[in-house]
Amino acid sequence: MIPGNFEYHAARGVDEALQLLARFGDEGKLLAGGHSLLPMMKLRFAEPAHLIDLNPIEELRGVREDGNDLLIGTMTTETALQQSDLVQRHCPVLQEVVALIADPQVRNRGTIGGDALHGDPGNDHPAVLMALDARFVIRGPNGERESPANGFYLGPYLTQLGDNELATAIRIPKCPPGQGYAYCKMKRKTGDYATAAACVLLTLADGKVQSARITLTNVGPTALRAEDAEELLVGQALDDGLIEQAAQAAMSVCEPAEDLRGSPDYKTHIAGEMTRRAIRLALQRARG
Ligand SMILES: Cc1cc2nc3c(=O)[nH]c(=O)nc-3n(C[C@H](O)[C@H](O)[C@H](O)COP(=O)(O)OP(=O)(O)OC[C@H]3O[C@@H](n4cnc5c(N)ncnc54)[C@H](O)[C@@H]3O)c2cc1C
Repeated sequence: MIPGNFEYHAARGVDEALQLLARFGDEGKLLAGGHSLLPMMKLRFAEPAHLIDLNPIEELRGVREDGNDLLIGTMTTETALQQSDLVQRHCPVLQEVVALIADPQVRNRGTIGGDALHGDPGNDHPAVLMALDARFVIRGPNGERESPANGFYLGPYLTQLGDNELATAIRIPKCPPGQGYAYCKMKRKTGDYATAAACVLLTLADGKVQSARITLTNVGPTALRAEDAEELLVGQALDDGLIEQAAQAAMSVCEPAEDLRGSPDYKTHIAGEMTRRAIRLALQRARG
């Protein structure tokens, strides 16, 4: 459980971090909170020769408003998100998910960027950012670009982020007033990753569902969006039968792998139950 040898580089700005990435190529790795990267290095699943620490770069931290969006620096810790009035006001589902991630020690160091960019299908932020229509603000040798969270995840630990790029911020449209939200997560114990989890966002008009988003954590090679389940709900007044149909549709997109958390059948079953619970809770909140 001891990592291989590496050289440590404290980046003083985004430009310097990009220069170091370009210089070290495959041998360089960005360091955020270290709570995913360092365990992988201890297990020798990752053996970077150079660690480029983003912690000194203050401009990568914090939450601010930018028109109709929240702009969250990638180095913002989970604890800072929990304590942010802006997040509470404009994106409460983010605080719901953060409270279910790991434990206070991990949340004090772990960052939203590290969690969302790692590409671990067990991490909780990707599904929520997909439901929120978030976009990653990415800097690289060719300047700045934005990449939507939907479509960003290609496979386990594989994303649309290029080797010489880093993400500076996450842009999240402010949630509309009255939007119902829920993140329901089943875990074996506090501090564990999800056996399965579901994020639901919905708005109502005249008692019927106007818009719906349903995404799932840890039941596939990436976070998953259950579009058929969403379509079933839109334009309808929700009842138990419809909620059951949506849960079944969400289960049909699951393709979990067997591991210590259970068999594929069990995890799929749990994803269905998390979807039912999240729809009911989001509906209750949307009704006010
Ligand atoms: C005991 C334990 C329990 C946990 N439980 C959960 C859980 O229930 N749910 C959950 O979601 N997570 C969980 N985690 C993971 C935790 O949330 C990590 O902190 C998180 O996955 C990574 O964030 P980090 O800031 O520590 O990133 P790091 O570990 O430093 O980096 C992770 C990866 O992201 C890359 N990266 C980081 N920042 C950038 C950037 N700005 N641009 C480009 N690439 C970047 C790094 O190069 C690295 O590849 C747990 C971790 C531990 C140790």
